[in-house]
Amino acid sequence: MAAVKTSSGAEAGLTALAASLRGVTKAYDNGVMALGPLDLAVRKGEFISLLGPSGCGKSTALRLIAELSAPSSGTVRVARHEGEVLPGHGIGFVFQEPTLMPWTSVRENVRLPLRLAGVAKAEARARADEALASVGLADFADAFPRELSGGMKMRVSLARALVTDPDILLMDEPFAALDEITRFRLNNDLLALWRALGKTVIFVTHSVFESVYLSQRVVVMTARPGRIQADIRIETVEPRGEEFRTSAAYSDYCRKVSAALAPSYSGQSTL
Ligand SMILES: Nc1ncnc2c1ncn2[C@@H]1O[C@H](COP(=O)(O)OP(=O)(O)OP(=O)(O)O)[C@@H](O)[C@H]1O
Repeated sequence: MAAVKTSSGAEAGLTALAASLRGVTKAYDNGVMALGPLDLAVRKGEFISLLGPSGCGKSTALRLIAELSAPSSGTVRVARHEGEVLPGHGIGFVFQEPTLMPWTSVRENVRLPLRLAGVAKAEARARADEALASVGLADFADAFPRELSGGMKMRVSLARALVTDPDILLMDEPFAALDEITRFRLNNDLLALWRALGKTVIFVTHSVFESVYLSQRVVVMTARPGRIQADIRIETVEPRGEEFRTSAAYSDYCRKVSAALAPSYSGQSTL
């Protein structure tokens, strides 16, 4: 029987936790055992990456946290902020594809979650503009998606996720389709936003280098059904920048994370 339980942080004993998964498994209707058992606790304000081989259940884990899907067993708890009533309200989701509506402006794309939540038009417009400014697109509110580069479209997608002021930002390989220079730039901008806004970020990536650069913790998952292979804390001077990316400490962490990932691709394939 599926068991999704959500409650206020205090009630759930999650004062310092943004999300916790205990003994969580997920089997899909077609019999695929995608995940678990998985135990994961994410502290408020933390930036963690989930890293693992294709098909190990990373997106499934995000969908469970976002309550878009229910676990087959175990419990998923997400701390709620005061006054929050709707499931998923405190969560922003950024997907690999920006999935923007091509027929309307950037501002209208960002305003969409507020429209769906019934926020008055003038307030929604002001909040959409504020979110666009936070991702460096203040001058593009009236542009159409076709006028933007891939990196700019991803910024719009990020603004749309931030516009509801969520506590937790779930990011599913958001920069995977971008060229490396754009990706580095967005990495830096995302870190600056994370520092400024204090959100909890759970970031899915296939890139060892990206996970180490961005995260306070890299959670390496096994091949399907995904479990935790290693939970590696990245300790370095903050704020991070190019100095970290080119440092010996960065290389050491990348080596450590790669070593933890090795069993998932050196064994028999489960794809
Ligand atoms: N709706 C679904 N119905 C059936 N099987 C599914 C469904 N969604 C995912 N799966 C299967 O569950 C497993 C885990 O999928 P998931 O997308 O969570 O993995 P992932 O680690 O995010 O993969 P990738 O890194 O390739 O995006 C895969 O074998 C996938 O085929």
